[in-house]
Amino acid sequence: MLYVDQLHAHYGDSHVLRGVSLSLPAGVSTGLLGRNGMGKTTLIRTLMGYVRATGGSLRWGDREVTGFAPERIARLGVGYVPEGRGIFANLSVRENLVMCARAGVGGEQHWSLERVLHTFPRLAERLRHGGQQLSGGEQQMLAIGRALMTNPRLLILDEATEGLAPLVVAEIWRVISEIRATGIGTLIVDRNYRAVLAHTDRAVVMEKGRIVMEGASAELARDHDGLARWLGV
Ligand SMILES: Nc1ncnc2c1ncn2[C@@H]1O[C@H](COP(=O)(O)OP(=O)(O)OP(=O)(O)O)[C@@H](O)[C@H]1O
Repeated sequence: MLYVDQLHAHYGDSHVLRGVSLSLPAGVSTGLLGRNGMGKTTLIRTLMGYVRATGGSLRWGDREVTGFAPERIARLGVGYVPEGRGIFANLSVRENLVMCARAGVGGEQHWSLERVLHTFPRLAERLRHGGQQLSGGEQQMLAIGRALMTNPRLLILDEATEGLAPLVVAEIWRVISEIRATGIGTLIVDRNYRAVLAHTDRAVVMEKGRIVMEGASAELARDHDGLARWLGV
């Protein structure tokens, strides 16, 4: 589905992505691990078109999509839940969900408002609440629900559990499992590497803008030396 070949990105003189190659095939769940500041969010923002690639290419199926603006990337069928959530605080839960609704690229309408509310019962209870009245966990659920309303083929989650209470974190992982089971491909960044490896098919580890480890998540979970070396765990 989305193929990244030798991607480079800079912030001014700072060379942050240094030749990242990554395949995100349809229906596959991929974990993206790495210590703070290694370039995970920058990789995601470059895939989404928010950061300009200074080298390398992006391909969606057979189509070259390097340099596409975020709106065009989203319309290919990529849902993005950014770090910090980014919901509309002045709109109600319902409005946040409905304003993003659209059929998938192939006309799929799997994720209706009803289905999203079924997946997130807490949102169903707070449909008329404003975004600013929600707890952190509810805001995160709303951000994920909103991305699902676009019927994506690939869903990118950046630090979806950050700062949330353990019960809410468990709820978010439950939903991630449910999304995975529907066959949507995912790219997941989370500080809890164990949870990432338990909820993904494959994973990659970034170090200073490069991928230094990759493989089946179950195998990476057993590679204690590699994890100690690259994640410091
Ligand atoms: N807007 C920016 N301008 C300049 N430098 C930036 C910017 N955003 C990130 N950086 C730098 O780029 C590098 C990679 O940051 P990035 O946020 O991609 O890492 P990360 O792996 O996602 O880390 P974290 O888990 O802390 O978010 C870091 O050195 C960071 O300081």
